Amino acid sequence: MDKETLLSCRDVSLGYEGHTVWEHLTFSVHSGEYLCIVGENGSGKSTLLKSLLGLLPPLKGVIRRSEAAGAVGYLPQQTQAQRDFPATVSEVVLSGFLSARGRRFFYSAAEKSQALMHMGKLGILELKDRCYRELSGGQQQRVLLARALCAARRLLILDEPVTGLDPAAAQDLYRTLAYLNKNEGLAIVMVTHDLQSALQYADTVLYAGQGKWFHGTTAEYLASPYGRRFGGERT
Ligand SMILES: Nc1ncnc2c1ncn2[C@@H]1O[C@H](COP(=O)(O)OP(=O)(O)OP(=O)(O)O)[C@@H](O)[C@H]1O
Repeated sequence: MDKETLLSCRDVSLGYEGHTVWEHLTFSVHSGEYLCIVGENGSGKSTLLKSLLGLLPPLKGVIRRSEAAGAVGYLPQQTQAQRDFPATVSEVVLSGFLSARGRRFFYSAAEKSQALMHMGKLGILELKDRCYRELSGGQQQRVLLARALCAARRLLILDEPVTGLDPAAAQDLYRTLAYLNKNEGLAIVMVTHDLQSALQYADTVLYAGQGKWFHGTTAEYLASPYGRRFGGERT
């Protein structure tokens, strides 16, 4: 498999005015990679995602997204207001093309057919005319994933995608992500508190501690002091 670098951080410091959260952070995400970002509450995972998405400039260093990466698909944590969004499933999924649509008034036929294809792939085609806010949490996450797929070329970024889902729905979502990663070659960067599943599916782990971090393969993480402590409940 082609292992192009899609995203890289080189000696990056991240944080807010007067408050550095990450220091000397260096890691890359390659095509087809599945990276999980794990760590305690307040350790900086969301800060990192904001910076990877270009919403928060680094305090120091450079974050590069390669041209090959193209547009990123993003599945954010949902707020209550977003759960109540009064739109149909099709409208929510198609909104993944908003930035590609630019000033065009309508979505193209190709965009509409791609949206249908993504809904089919995620098993939500029969929900396409339903109101988004009337769906279950698991169905809503699939809709948001289909929306992210409309935007994504080669990279999906997900912020705690299984929060609020029951164990069966969470496992379904993980299997779908694994399918997209292995069969469609999408690189995945996922923040999660669900360490068991992260370790089951991830190729690489980025651990955020208070002022410390570790990046390596899943096996390297498990053998590290961070992995032995943080993943202790598995053994
Ligand atoms: N907008 C902000 N301005 C200043 N400090 C912030 C801001 N957002 C977060 N922080 C601080 O940055 C640190 C990291 O927060 P962040 O939300 O990135 O952690 P997290 O690992 O995502 O936490 P959680 O697991 O609870 O979601 C915390 O000390 C937090 O208080």
